[in-house]
Amino acid sequence: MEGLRESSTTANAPPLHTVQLMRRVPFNLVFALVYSVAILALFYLHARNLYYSTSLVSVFITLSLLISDLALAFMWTTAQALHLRQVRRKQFPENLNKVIERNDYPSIDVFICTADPYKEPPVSVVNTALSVMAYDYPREKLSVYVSDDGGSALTLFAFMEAAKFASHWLPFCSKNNIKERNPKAFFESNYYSSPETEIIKTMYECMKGRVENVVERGKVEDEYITSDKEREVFSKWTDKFTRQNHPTVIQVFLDNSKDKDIAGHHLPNLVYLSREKRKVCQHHFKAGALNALIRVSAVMTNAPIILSLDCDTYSNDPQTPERILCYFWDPEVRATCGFIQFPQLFKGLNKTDIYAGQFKRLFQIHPSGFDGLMGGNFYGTGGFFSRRVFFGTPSTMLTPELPQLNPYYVVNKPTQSQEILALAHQVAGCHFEKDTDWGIKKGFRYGSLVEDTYTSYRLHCEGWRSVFCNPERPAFYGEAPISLTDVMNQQRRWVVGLLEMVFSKYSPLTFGLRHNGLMSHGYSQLGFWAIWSIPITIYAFLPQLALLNNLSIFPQVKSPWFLLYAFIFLGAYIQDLIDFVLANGTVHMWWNDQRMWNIRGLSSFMFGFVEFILNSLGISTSGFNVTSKAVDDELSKRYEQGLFEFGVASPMFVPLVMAALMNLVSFAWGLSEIVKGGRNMEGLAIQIFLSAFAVANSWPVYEAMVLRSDNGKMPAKTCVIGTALTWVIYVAGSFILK
Ligand SMILES: O=c1ccn([C@@H]2O[C@H](COP(=O)(O)OP(=O)(O)O[C@H]3O[C@H](CO)[C@@H](O)[C@H](O)[C@H]3O)[C@@H](O)[C@H]2O)c(=O)[nH]1
Ligand SMILES: [Mn+2]
Repeated sequence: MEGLRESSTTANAPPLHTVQLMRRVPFNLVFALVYSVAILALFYLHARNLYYSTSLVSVFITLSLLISDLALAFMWTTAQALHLRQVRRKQFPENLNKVIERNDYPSIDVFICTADPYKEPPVSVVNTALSVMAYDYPREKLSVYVSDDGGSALTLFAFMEAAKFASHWLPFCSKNNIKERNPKAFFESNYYSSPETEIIKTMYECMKGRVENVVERGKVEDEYITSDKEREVFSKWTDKFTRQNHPTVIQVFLDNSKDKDIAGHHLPNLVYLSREKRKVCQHHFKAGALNALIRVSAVMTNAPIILSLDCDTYSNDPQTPERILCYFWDPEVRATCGFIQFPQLFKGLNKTDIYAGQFKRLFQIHPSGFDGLMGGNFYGTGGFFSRRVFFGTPSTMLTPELPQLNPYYVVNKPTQSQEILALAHQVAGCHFEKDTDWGIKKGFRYGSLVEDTYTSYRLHCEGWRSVFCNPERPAFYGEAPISLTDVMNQQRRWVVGLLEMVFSKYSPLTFGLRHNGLMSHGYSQLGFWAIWSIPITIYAFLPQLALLNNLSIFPQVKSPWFLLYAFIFLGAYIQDLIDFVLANGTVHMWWNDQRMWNIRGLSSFMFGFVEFILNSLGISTSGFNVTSKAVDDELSKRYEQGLFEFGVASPMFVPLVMAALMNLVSFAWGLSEIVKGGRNMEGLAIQIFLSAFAVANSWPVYEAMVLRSDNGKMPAKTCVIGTALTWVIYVAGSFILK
């Protein structure tokens, strides 16, 4: 099969990796064919209804259903591209020693981004850093760069402490062959307790206490500073230093050429960077931070491999770098492989994952579909890049502004030499990118709030391939938001970013199609998430309003068209369920997942859609609103119990209240008609079913509106506004539909 290599490397060497088409692919194909016939039949029905429409009302209703079904059909079609060549990969790191000596391993630069010490507690960022610093990899080949867009002395202090703790933690991990190298995760696990472990634990607790204390007080008090050298580090935080306006701060906390751990082994480099920020300069959020990291790391270490991590994504497997070498060490793969992405997996989700925070389709199911085409896309964190990918297409390399930024340049001066530090400051400066093609053709691409998806899309268009690597032991774990407001704000940001991608001049519908048809379908499936809000909203209100006015808008139960509707609905839902369960999901999680799909459609997708339109008209602008990773005990408790967290009034809750009420009323009305033996029951069956389905989905909303008294209940204001608006559309609907 073209494009799919059965195995790798030279003929006699043992394989480093394999790839296989999944067994379900032929079934997917057959089902897709049958289903497309059903979709065509449905459009025939709509066209016929439109043609025979006799009144304005029926034209309006048919058109609404037609538009909804067009949106659904479009999303279904694009999704098929991701069902056609789903693959499963395996790696054999155990064969690595037959083709490469440990001494010859390539260097790796790890990037960790953080942006706000209050939303992203520095202790957690430190834990993430420690987990990768402790990789089973030659330490002198490992560098960890932390980018702090919050420009916070608190975060800097945390890393000063981390550097000291690392010299105990790293040898402890390797000596005891520990798998959980994030200290927090380790001490929360079922570890074997020994005097040594208890000492390390006390050290960890001490470090954590100091960092938390500093964060709580909001400043680094003198008592925490132990030397003049340390004091000097903080001297940059003058009164004029603010988050949006400050010079570059670069601090090398550990230097792998000099610093040793308590067992006398090398420690990896640990570098803190807060790039220059000026109000007059655009900083491009995370994409800008990553590009600054690419340049600063180039000047200091220039490793050919880069791992990009969010501050909450810690390593769960110390062997991960060796696993990716199975690809990067394969010459055939290396020539065109731009990056290797691991799935985003999360710790701390509740039992049934009420907010569908796993995003199984996005992070686990679809990537294997992309992977059979050109490769999984980048998800912002847990991606290993070849440095070369940021400098042009596989065949033509773009020359950087300075020779030292060239991905093949060999750094020949010590990291902390004057010259290197001066150059690092220069490339981290906010004017450096002016009149260059950083963000346009080089590095992470600007112009979309989902810099990850957008960048990988552009790289795939350039001809780079990638790999989706999904080993049995998860390589990384991250955190998902646990309050509904956070969930929705995150989703809204994503939708705005995705729309920025699909309406750019590089849209997958135009530019993308010319470069790679099937991949572009996949990217459109992702990029057009927002349009789901159209059918979801129409199906949440229109059939119900019609039902309340005794107006049948779907086929009668006895009509053959009824079967078509049943097939389309059940077919989509059952296929989705099967995909979900095959990806290690449970039925209950799946139910919550489809509920969240509806909730997002009614709310965050819709708000994102509107926000994007307002941005395009120049009425507003969107920023990268960082998701909070701080824990609130009360909130965590409610989340553990599986309760939805509404709490603070938000306009995004209003459509949920409206849909919940509208469907409750229409369902109740439908039931009472059934009891009374109404005449038109056969014609209204689908509408009554839809109402019942929405009522079942709205359970958490009713619960939050009437049954709960805790702080996470639905705010009274939202209930009142939602009820009033439901009443308004009911009256308006009755007026029109009568
Ligand atoms: O100006 C900024 C804003 C954010 N970040 C960092 O970006 C990361 C992701 O931010 P988060 O608030 O956690 O966003 P999520 O929506 O959870 O992140 C997902 O979506 C983002 C795109 O919207 C990707 O960048 C992320 O990698 C991906 O995990 C965090 O480490 C932040 O510190 C910055 O460095 N600078
Ligand atoms: Mn995140």
